[in-house]
Amino acid sequence: MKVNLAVSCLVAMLHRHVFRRCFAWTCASQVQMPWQRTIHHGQTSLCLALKRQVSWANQLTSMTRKASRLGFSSETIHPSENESEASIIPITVLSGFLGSGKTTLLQHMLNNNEGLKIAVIVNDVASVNIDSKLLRGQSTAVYSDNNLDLLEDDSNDFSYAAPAGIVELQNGCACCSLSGELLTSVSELLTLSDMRHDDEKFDHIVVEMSGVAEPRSVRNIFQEAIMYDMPLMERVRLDTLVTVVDCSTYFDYIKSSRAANTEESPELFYRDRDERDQEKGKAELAFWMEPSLMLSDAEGGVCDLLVEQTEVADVILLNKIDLLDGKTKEVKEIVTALNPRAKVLATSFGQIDRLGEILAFSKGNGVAIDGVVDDHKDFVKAADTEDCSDPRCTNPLHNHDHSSHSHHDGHSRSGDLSSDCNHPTCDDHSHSHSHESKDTQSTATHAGIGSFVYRARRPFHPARILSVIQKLPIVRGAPSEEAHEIEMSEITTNAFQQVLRSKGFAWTADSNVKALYWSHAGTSFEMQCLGRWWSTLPRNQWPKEATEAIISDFDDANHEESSTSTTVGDRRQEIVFIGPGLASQTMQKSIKATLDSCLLDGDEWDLFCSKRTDESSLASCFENRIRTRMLT
Ligand SMILES: Nc1nc2c(ncn2[C@@H]2O[C@H](COP(=O)(O)OP(=O)(O)OP(=O)(O)O)[C@@H](O)[C@H]2O)c(=O)[nH]1
Repeated sequence: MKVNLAVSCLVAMLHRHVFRRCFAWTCASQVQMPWQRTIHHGQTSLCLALKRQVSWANQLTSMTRKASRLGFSSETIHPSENESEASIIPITVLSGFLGSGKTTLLQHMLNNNEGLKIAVIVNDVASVNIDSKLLRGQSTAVYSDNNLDLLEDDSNDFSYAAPAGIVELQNGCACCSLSGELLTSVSELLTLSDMRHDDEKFDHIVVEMSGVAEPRSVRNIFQEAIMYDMPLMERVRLDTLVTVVDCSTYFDYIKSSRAANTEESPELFYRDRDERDQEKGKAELAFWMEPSLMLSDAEGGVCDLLVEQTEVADVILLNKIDLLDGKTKEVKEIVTALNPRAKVLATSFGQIDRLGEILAFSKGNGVAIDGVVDDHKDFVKAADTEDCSDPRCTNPLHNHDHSSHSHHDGHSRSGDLSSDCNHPTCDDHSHSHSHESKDTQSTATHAGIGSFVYRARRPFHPARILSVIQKLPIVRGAPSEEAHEIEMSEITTNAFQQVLRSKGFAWTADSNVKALYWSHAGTSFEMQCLGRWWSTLPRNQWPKEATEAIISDFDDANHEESSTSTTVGDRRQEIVFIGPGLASQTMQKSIKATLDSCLLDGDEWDLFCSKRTDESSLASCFENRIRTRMLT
């Protein structure tokens, strides 16, 4: 077996450099692919996202569930090909902030491999890949350029199980500077697997990302590989995204205002002072240390990264529970509010019960095939189905089962505040029912994390909405100069300060065309431009398969873009707010009322309508100082 492996490795090594060159060339030649030109020419990236969905739908049989949600007809999906499906190697990506316990989890998985052949790719942003060394130290079956000597080394007394194969990606982040290398590494492992006997082939590939990696970018890498018909993607599938959370620091980091860079937070990047001093001298590190390369924008913070890692995951491991004094439920509450789709497991030292809780968990139906629009739709759906305590509410989407006493106003999901009930019809005498005072008291008394969706079909006045954005607990991303002040009560100001995460579609009056995406996480705010509203494009330019999904966002399915139209199509405010106490109707109402006051009033709307076909007029009438970034 060892001889086999050695031969495999040698051949794979020969392929390695050739393949890398070919792949680099392929990537370079794709820089000007038509879809990218489309974006440059003002088309919509939302359109791109949905085009991708169509492309994926035709290539991935497992997309049926998501595809139907997006309006794809079943005819557009090829029937499942079981034989080829069986030979596809599922990939699990482990993300999680620096030091959260990814390597520890991986070690646990290798030690308890249940007979599965697990190959691993380990990414470390530092020039020395410590994690791979840790894993490599357990293995005689190591594949690496400079460690072939280990292959025949019988003298190692290893107390751990070995990864079936290992490739290291170091000195950069696999989601950005080493993105090309990631697929190359997968391909190398595949070559290695192909050269093995049937019973030695890899069953799974696990990628341990660096602590500063953004899972959304990793997902994009694989989705683009599918879009470009890379043959590799017929053999592997990005299946499950796992995020490891360090429970003991999560609260502090998510509320922290610090940036994720080596200057402001050196302790996040270096294990000790020596390492920091050593790395500092190396010129090449300046490349990955650039915050703009590590995060999607130069203004990114630790909280953005943590929120993204939490949101884009099928499984979230609440690790290091041994360091918490029974506060696991609070962390779970916040994590569940940020990602209602994920399965949440509590672990200590990454000790999961079964590998099936992580490996191939999503069976091709997880967040790996989603895009930013799907992410948003899932959140809106989750917020819409929140348990509702309003006795007059007739929204059929809401859960009105008071008997569960789970999430409704005044009840903490953690159960810590189970005696504080402000449900007006509750007759449980064990509950405190000082309803009036509860909502008007400090919001800090509401430990429960709540979420709700703000919706409107009129544009925001840019100056007024800026003054509201400035009330969020943010320190970066919005202009700090004084905006038009709007009146706000103390309760409302407090309510905005409680918002931990807000995101969704936004429409500002400086444009009748631009579809904006509002994204606030912890202390950072960003407004991104998704592209055009679908309404602005003739229907024959819409992807046919996505028509139903697009129309579902219209205020009127028969909307026309005429100057006399009273409907607005898919232009809308659809923003999800998440934060402690936001299950409270009072909190929600005060936020809603304030946002309503930022919408154009009657006269402003008339002015907007008179100029709506002239973008430059709108931009000068309704000056917008909120910087927007093109979402690519
Ligand atoms: N107390 C405690 N310590 C843990 C737990 N899991 C991991 N650790 C420790 O936390 C430290 C970091 O763990 P790693 O597994 O290296 O974390 P990582 O996410 O791979 O770190 P990076 O590669 O730097 O991002 C190590 O000292 C682990 O022993 C846990 O559940 N409880």
